[in-house]
Parts: sequence; structure tokens; C-alpha cells
Amino acid sequence: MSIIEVKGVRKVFKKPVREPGLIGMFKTLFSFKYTKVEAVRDISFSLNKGEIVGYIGANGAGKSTTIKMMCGILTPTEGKITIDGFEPYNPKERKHVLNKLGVVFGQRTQLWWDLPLIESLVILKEIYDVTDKDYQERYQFLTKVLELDSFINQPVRTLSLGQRMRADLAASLIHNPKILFLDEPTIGLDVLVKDRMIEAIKEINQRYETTIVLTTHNMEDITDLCKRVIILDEGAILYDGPIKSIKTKFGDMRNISFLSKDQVNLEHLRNVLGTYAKIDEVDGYIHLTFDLSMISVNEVLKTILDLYRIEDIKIEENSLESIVKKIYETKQV
Ligand SMILES: Nc1ncnc2c1ncn2[C@@H]1O[C@H](COP(=O)(O)OP(=O)(O)OP(=O)(O)O)[C@@H](O)[C@H]1O
Repeated sequence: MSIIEVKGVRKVFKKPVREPGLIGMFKTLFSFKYTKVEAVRDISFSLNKGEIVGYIGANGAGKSTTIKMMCGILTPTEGKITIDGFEPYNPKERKHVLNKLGVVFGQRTQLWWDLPLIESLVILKEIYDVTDKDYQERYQFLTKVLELDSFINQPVRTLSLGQRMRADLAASLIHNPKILFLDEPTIGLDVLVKDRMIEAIKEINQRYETTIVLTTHNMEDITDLCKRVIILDEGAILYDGPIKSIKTKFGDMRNISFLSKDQVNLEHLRNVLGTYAKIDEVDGYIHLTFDLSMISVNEVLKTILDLYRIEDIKIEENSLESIVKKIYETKQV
């Protein structure tokens, strides 16, 4: 059953036309001239309970605008959004939506800066009217999966970035929201803390069946967490479906990079493999990119090993990162 419904949503911003210079700045203040920015154009999708979806797109694609409309901070110019049946931006329905949402913005904290983390959690318990029993259960679970114990009594301003992000995630979940919006939840985190964060998000999703909308430019997070991805471009949806299918659509590509003890004659290698593989040389390493439907890894390896004595070799799948880069460039899936 779908918990979020977005139907034919459009958002147009009016921006005052600014004239150059200081006088222009004053004129702008009293001017009635506007241009229109269509941040979101006719988008529709629905999310089921417990789904984790990656909501991605280049800078300015319209991600934040959609999330703000789903949270009720902005009202769509056209179309309709429902969260568990209620419109978040409708003043009469808003109160039914707020306690269903949790939000984490990687760049900003929502915690009280000077208070110890534990105090913030208690305040949130009161604000959201969480029962003692529920609070205890969530507190135990969240302190464990997010490893909050060692800094729970410290004021938030003294926390490291990794600690603060975990604290923010815990705070957004104290009222057990049905939906969690995560905006760049791992930005700036070291590999270990990032992995902990990803694992915690998975555990939270499994335990509480939380529906998660993840906005990020980090494709590793998307691959680690999401089966489904929605790709936005200039306010419209370019792709909505399983990550697996984009990979198939773009060809099942592999990259082989190798360092040879022998001189590699690129012309010769191109003559042997050229129609099947793209061949480049960077810093002494030869990089081959090829489509598995054209030639197998085995065949490519055999060719290389027959021709050269190999010092180092690496085989990689084409990353989601490179696929998405191509989609942003070509604006096509
Ligand atoms: N309040 C506003 N007034 C005018 N234009 C706006 C406003 N908010 C967003 N926009 C414009 O709408 C478009 C979409 O912006 P949005 O912030 O939704 O993009 P985004 O996909 O979240 O980008 P990023 O990855 O950079 O955060 C941009 O062109 C932006 O300049």
C-alpha cells in the first residue's frame, strides 16, 4: 500500500527581476517585475510502506523543492501530494502529517546546540508526546545501532561531525516517524562512520518498516541502501525504477585496468580488441571498457595475458556513478 502519493505536481517560483548596481538593488525592492522558475514540472510517483528510494538529480534538478512540498514547507502550484492520506501543506491536515515525518539534513543540525544530546532527545519525546514505554524502547535501540553512549551527555556543539550526524538521525526517529527524509546523511563522514550510518539506516528500516527517501550525490549510498531510484532532471522525472534495470539498459559494462611489464602497443591492442573495447592509457595503466554482451571477461583476459606479462590487474563493474553521470550528460535513460 502506498504511503506517499505525488500526482501531477508542479512548482513554479516567482523571482523578482534584479537590475544591476546599487540603484538596481533598491529598484528591485519596489519592483513588480518577476520571472518564473519552474523548479518541478508535472511529476508523479508513489512510495510503498517500508520502501527505501534514492531521489537523485544534478544540482538544481528540483529535489529539495519536492522534499519541501512533501514536508509541507512549500505548496505545489499544481497537483497533489498525500502522506498517509493527508495533504502536508494543507493547514487543516498538516497536524496529521507532522508526527509521521522525520527529517535529517546532513548540512544542518536540528538539535539544540548548547544542550547535551540526551536532553534534546527528552525534549523531543515531550514535543511529540511519546509514551515512556515507546521512548525507552527506541532509546535503547537507537543508542545501540548508532553507538551514542560515549557522547550522549555532551552538548551538541562539542560533537564531531560523525557523532552529530548520528545524533541527528536518532533525534529524527524518537517519535517513530513512518517516513524519513534523509538529505546527504553521510556527507563528510569517514569510511567507518559512514558504514555504521548506512548499517543503522538499514536496521531502522527493517525494524520499524520506515519508508525512506534518500537524497544524495553519493552513488555508493544509493547502491548500498536502495533498490529503487528516481532520477530527476530539470524538474522532471527521467527514470523511476530498479537500479538493476538502469544498469542493464546502459549495457552490462566491465572495466579492466592493467599494468604491463612489456611495452604496450596501443595500436596493436586496438586492432585486436578495438571493436569490442574502449582503450585508454593513464599513468602507465591501460584501461579497457567493454560490454559483456559483446565480449566476455575471459576472452579479454586471455587476449591480454597472451600478449603481455602482467604486473597488476583490476576488474571492475561499471559503477552507478558513471552511469548516472552519463544520464545527467545525455539527459536520457
Ligand atoms: N525559493 C526559491 N525561489 C526561486 N527559485 C528557487 C527557490 N527554491 C529553489 N529554486 C530554484 O528551483 C530549482 C530547483 O532547486 P532545488 O533546490 O529543488 O534543486 P536540488 O535538486 O535540490 O539541487 P541541489 O542538489 O543543488 O540541492 C533551481 O533552479 C533553484 O534555483
